[in-house]
Amino acid sequence: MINVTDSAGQPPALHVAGLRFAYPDGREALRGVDLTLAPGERVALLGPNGAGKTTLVLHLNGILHGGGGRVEISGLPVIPRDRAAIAEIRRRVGIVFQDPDDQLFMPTVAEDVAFGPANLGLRGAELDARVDEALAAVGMSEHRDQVPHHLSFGQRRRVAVATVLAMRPEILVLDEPSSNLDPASRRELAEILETLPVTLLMVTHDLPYALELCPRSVILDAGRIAADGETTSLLADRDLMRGHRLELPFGFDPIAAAASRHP
Ligand SMILES: Nc1ncnc2c1ncn2[C@@H]1O[C@H](COP(=O)(O)OP(=O)(O)OP(=O)(O)O)[C@@H](O)[C@H]1O
Repeated sequence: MINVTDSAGQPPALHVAGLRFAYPDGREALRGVDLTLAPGERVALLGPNGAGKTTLVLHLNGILHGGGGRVEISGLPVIPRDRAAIAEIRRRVGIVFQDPDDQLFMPTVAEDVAFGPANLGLRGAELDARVDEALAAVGMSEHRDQVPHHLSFGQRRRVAVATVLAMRPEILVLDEPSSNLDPASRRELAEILETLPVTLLMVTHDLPYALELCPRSVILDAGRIAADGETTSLLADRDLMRGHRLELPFGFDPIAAAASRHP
């Protein structure tokens, strides 16, 4: 046990220490990553293609492991050989993958959202309440009996978020949540994500979206944390951004955008 706590004695929502990982072909994807998230924080994980972002995310619930270092979720170590611990970790860490169709496979929206909690043993009214709560959180209650694949892409992404929320995770990890969304769907999803009572880690190449949602950002490059700080300051540092192949949209001014959001 690492025993990292805040002043109130509460463990961090996420604590990663010295995490290393190489794929079987020998490619080193993580070279000693340290990252701590406080409960309720919203943090963007930025970095160029191939930086190791997905590899890091796949360590948070034990899908990848074995390279060295430690991961703890609210003080509980992620130990892949301990099946009971991994079941609890997978309940605590909900990952929404980039393609919603990877997470939707049941005949109706409600059945997709019920799938996870039903696997936890929930039944009847308790299960229905979970489904209602998760669909309401993403504004999709009226679509509960629809076939997921008849929904728009933006609606399918929201249902994918609901399938994870139905597990009442402590940490919600989102891989490129704004990709392929039109401006209205993008804004609606941001409004939903902002109100969720979870710790949020968002992997994104959409820097304005990171600024909109996440007060803090972390830049991962070549398997190492290259910067960790206030999103506005990181995005405003042109040399830092250029040095890690991160590009703001033409004419986008992070300081002005942050000021207009929080005047
Ligand atoms: N299954 C795999 N086998 C071998 N190497 C891999 C595998 N998956 C990823 N890698 C390599 O590990 C490194 C990190 O990849 P990863 O997918 O974690 O990066 P990423 O930051 O998520 O990139 P992107 O922004 O493109 O999604 C890259 O060099 C990649 O080529």
